[in-house]
Amino acid sequence: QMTGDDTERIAILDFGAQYGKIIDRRVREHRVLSDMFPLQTTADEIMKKGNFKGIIISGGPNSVWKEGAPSVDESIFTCGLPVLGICYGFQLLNKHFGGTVTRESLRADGQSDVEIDPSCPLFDCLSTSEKLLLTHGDSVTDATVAPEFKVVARSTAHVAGISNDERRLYGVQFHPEVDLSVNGAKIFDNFLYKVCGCRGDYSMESREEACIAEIRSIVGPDQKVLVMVSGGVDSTVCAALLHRALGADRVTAVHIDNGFMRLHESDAVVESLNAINLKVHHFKCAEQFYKGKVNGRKEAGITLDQTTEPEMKRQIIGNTFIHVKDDVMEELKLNVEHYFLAQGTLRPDLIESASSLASGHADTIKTHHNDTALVRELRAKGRVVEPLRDFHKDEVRQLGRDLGLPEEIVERQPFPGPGLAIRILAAERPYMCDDFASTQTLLTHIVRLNQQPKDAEEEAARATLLPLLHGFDLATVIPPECVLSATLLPIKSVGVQGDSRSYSYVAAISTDYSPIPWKGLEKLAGLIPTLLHKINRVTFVFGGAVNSSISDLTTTHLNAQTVEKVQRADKAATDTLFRHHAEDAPEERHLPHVNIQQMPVVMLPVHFDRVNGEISQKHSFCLRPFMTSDFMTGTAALPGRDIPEEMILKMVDRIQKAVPEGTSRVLIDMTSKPPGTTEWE
Ligand SMILES: Nc1ncnc2c1ncn2[C@@H]1O[C@H](COP(=O)(O)OP(=O)(O)OP(=O)(O)O)[C@@H](O)[C@H]1O
Ligand SMILES: O=c1[nH]c(=O)c2[nH+]cn([C@@H]3O[C@H](COP(=O)(O)O)[C@@H](O)[C@H]3O)c2[nH]1
Ligand SMILES: NC(=O)CC[C@H](N)C(=O)O
Ligand SMILES: [Mg+2]
Repeated sequence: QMTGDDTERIAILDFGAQYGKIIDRRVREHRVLSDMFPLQTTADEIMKKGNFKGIIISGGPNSVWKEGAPSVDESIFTCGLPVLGICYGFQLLNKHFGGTVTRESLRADGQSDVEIDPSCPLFDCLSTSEKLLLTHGDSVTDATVAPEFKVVARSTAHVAGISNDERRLYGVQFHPEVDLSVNGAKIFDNFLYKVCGCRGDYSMESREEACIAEIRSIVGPDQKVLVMVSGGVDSTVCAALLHRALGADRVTAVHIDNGFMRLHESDAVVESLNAINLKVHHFKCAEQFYKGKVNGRKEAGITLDQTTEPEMKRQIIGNTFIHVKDDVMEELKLNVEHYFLAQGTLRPDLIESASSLASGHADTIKTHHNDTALVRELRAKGRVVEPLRDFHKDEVRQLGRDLGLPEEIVERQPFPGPGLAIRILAAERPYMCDDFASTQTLLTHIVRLNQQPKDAEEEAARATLLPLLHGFDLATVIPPECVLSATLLPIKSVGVQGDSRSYSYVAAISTDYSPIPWKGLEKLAGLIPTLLHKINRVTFVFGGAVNSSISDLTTTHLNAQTVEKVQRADKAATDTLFRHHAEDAPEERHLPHVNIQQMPVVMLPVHFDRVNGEISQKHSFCLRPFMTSDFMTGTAALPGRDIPEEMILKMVDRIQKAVPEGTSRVLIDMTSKPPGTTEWE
């Protein structure tokens, strides 16, 4: 990478952001080369390595006000190069120049309207209000901006941008690098060309050629690869690249049915890959996965079908993949010495798993099955080939098209390696901390803000909440006739907030009112996690108001019975999305596809509407129609706007029919990423 030539470059100081590698991608897309450096690198060290024109400081999971929080070397701010601090980087800049950063009662996670000052060179050609992504719990306010800095952007409650034009120092609280920041690319363009004075002399080499060259350089002429294929885009593109680089004779492809695939999925996958001349060996290993264990932890004796903890599930599944791979090699009589393991690992997999390949300081959001301890061991031995590890999903699809793969494979929706295992929330006991009751009470007050207060308690709650809403009136989006109920569910789901993992309560809103006020619910889904920091996901429950609270759960484990149940629900909903459902009329099948990038169907151990004393036995299912381009950020698809409401209602009905014996209610997830993630675990 470091060539010492005079190609202009941007240095990125990596503080462990989820989006650090997206910053690097955006800079390259603007024809400027970028290099990532560890956070404490000095200006001298950077400048010795090439013709650097500017420095970008990334976000990160830490808080600058905490003792021992990571910081930059002072020289970064005094060396004369322009600096753009993003999120944590902005907070560092503000603190360094004498401002302060504090934890405020309002956090922000999601796309927001940010008021900006277009006279700032960073914001040239933008409007005075832009939709940008915020995700932070620590904030700067007017009173805490560093002297000598001007406020150039504001979100509802906080300062969102500061500048010192003379020193060419800029800080933004939002993330211009992600898709949910609508004109974010323009901000990079301004920083690179208007602030740093770049010329744009870098051009992206053909990524296909680079991948092929890399594969050939790792896999010597007398060596071969075993490639793991799931039927998804990434592994199919990976296998196609390997064929091109090494020839079919040196590539053995294996598909593993881990017991958590969709209904009949594995057979369909193998058939479709054989149809494009990718010969695949098919292994059925469900039992081995159900009984898999995690190595080297205190819970070492616990099998997958006994665990309820998402990270444990992920570790066990990932490690079992590697054990199964060893068995497969024995069975196929492949000599381990001559074989490399190839996987379709992408950037987000490594970022979310906090792999050192992606960043040195990121928080583990979720360990992807292809980046567990055993995989890391193999990588350290140099035995793994992952040509797509610097790609995002949209880039893989493009490469797949360049390689001539059929559109139905290139456009296939992703399905996670651990599959339905992370869509069944296993449970033994309800999750109810000391804050459960108070969170439930506040939640109810929030969803009732469109009503007149009924008593002194509601009056008092309103008085505390209203100032935090900065003039927003819920009654403008939810009519006062519509009375909402809100139930705090005693379960946890994984989220990503301020670059950290969260694992918190889920809120469930319901009503007897019709029509369902979707836009208002979307607003509430954005609002609730900013006020109630222990809630990272907001859902709506179909079927009328939920009137009693949920204090116990349906005991649930990963096994053939639960998998079979979620398979039926998943098929009912997915077939409806793709208009393949047996009940769909022929004319409906020709309607255009709905633009949804993924729709997990999640099984919850929650049984609503029980009569007194009845034991909890049923499950509920949550639809998660999701819109994104690179899966690092995204939004929930809103019925009536992004997906036809009647299609969703059909899914609800069909799930109830597909699992008649065990469905309590069907829900829809209204949470964006952040604060939620696409999958629940
Ligand atoms: N059932 C499986 N059998 C064999 N390999 C698998 C299986 N599931 C996942 N893998 C391996 O793990 C990698 C990562 O999985 P991931 O789901 O991210 O990618 P994918 O399945 O290829 O594409 P997509 O994201 O579109 O589903 C795959 O590329 C593949 O190498
Ligand atoms: O191969 C995978 N192995 C995994 O362990 C895994 N976990 C999540 N995903 C998929 O990654 C994308 C982003 O997911 P999240 O928003 O839930 O983090 C979504 O497309 C998820 O389905 C996985 N894929
Ligand atoms: N994304 C970030 O950089 C977040 C910074 C800090 N952890 C916060 O929550 O404010
Ligand atoms: Mg997959």
